[in-house]
Amino acid sequence: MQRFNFQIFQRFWTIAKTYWFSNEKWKARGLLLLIVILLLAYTGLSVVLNNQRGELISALSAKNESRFWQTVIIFIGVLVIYAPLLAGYTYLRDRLGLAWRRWLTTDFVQRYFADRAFYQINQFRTDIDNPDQRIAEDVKNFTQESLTLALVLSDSVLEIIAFSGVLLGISRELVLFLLGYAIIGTLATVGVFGQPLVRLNFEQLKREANFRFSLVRVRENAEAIAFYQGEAQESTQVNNRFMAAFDNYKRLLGWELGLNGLTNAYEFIPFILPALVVAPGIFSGDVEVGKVSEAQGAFIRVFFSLNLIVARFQSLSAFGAGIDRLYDFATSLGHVESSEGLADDVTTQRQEKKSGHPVIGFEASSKLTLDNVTLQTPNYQRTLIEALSLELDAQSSLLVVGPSGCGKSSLMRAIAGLWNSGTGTIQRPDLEHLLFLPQKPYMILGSLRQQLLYPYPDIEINDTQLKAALKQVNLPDLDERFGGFDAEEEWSDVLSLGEQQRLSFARVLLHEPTYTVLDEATSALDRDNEKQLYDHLAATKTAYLSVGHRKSLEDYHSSILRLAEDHTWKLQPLAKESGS
Ligand SMILES: Nc1ncnc2c1ncn2[C@@H]1O[C@H](COP(=O)(O)OP(=O)(O)OP(=O)(O)O)[C@@H](O)[C@H]1O
Repeated sequence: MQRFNFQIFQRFWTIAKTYWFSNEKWKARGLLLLIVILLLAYTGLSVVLNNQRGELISALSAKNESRFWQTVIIFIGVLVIYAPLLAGYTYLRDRLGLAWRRWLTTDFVQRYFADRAFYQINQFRTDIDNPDQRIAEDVKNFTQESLTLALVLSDSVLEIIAFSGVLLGISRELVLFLLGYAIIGTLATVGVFGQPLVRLNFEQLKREANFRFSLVRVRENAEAIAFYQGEAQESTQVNNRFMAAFDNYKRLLGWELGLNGLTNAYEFIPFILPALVVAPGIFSGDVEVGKVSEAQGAFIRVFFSLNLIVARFQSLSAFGAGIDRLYDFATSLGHVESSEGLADDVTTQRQEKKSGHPVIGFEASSKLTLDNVTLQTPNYQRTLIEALSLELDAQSSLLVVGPSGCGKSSLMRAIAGLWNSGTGTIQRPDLEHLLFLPQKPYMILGSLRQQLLYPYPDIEINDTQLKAALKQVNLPDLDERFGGFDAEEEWSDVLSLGEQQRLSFARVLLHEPTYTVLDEATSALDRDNEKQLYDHLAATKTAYLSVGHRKSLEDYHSSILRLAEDHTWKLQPLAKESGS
């Protein structure tokens, strides 16, 4: 990580080629070709402009009026084409950058949500910090900077070719001197500043993202923090994270100061050298005065083109750091094959093949069955449940109880396929036939209708059915309270925890999945509400499995699984009272 060497080009290309060889490749390449043509025209015109500038001065010093006006007319003519050409070039470059960003962002988002990679990364991959920033910021910088740099580089090569010709016509020594000077300058800059600047820029991106994230956390947990009066601690946290970014930036500025000192001294030379070389010719009357201006113009162009790496070193090193972040992220998502032979992919299916640890097997079946399942924590450090076997028939119900921390929620995670450390086999229908209500109710951003239909927004359910479901969960006028099913609110803020649990419950009643898994899904409700919900649930076709501590829950289930701290378990039938 954080190197500035050949590897960075390899990493750059690994990410870049996904777009340039994608289904959009012809559009992208066509646009690039157009941009390069504009660039060629622009460079050609620059040569003419530079030449005419010299002509103008020579005409003036020779007091040749007709030559002067002729030059002015050519000058204006060239400018008329030059200005829109340059604007068009910038516009197309940015459009291409935007198209590339759209493609790459869509691709990253799709992979982030495929195979539940977002869960794996956020839970288990501490080295991939702030994936949100990588998708939002790093992709943007990558696409914009790649194009800008590639075109600046092409522009430089063209300018070197075009203006070296001009310069060679004036003085060969100037060209040779320039070449040597630029090579030494570039090597010195990369050698001294490369490593530290990439490292500091990498660190800066991470610290800025950490700082922003600490503020987002406050926004999301505003009420809890306000109740705890945790302002002092929170503001210290936020400040600390800001100071971490600040300190790093200060170090970065220190290195930049050194870099700028070097480049400024280094870039001073083109302003004086051409005059020194051309002056004897002017004194002897062999060369016109305008040649000094022309030589200087050409010299500066060639010099800054050769000097590209030195002059843009700060942005290049920031770009290099961004490439590293994106590359690590892309390999962890299986977006690109790691060119360094690292087995990095987070998705479970691919993980199994790589790690030597045993994993719980999954088989498709119409019935939920656990066969000899031993469940461990993801890092295999602790065994939670040992050799569990059970079957849950259609329309039956199971309550899972046990002391806090014994692994009840983890068992649900295993059924969902989120955790797979352990042995044994789980047979179950496809995940679309199971609905999980997690311990913390989850409210999506959007309308009340979207809230109720989550996570299958496309199913055919009319407002009357929605209304009926609200009634069943004892929220009969929720839609009226907020102005209909299309009202959008910050639902997790405006609804009480119990209301959120009831709303989540309505999802089950609307979707009627084959199996429902409820993890303390009614913990915030009073007994009457709880009974009402379970009665409605029992009346549906769905088989359900609940986790909960309350004794009253036993009334609504046909069997009970008791988990114990010593990893043992006991399965017993219950005399179900309600809903039957
Ligand atoms: N990502 C993780 N890595 C390692 N251990 C974990 C992880 N998440 C949870 N655990 C541990 O696994 C154990 C079981 O957790 P689980 O959430 O299943 O408990 P639970 O029985 O549902 O408890 P509660 O009744 O308090 O909700 C706990 O000791 C917990 O600390």
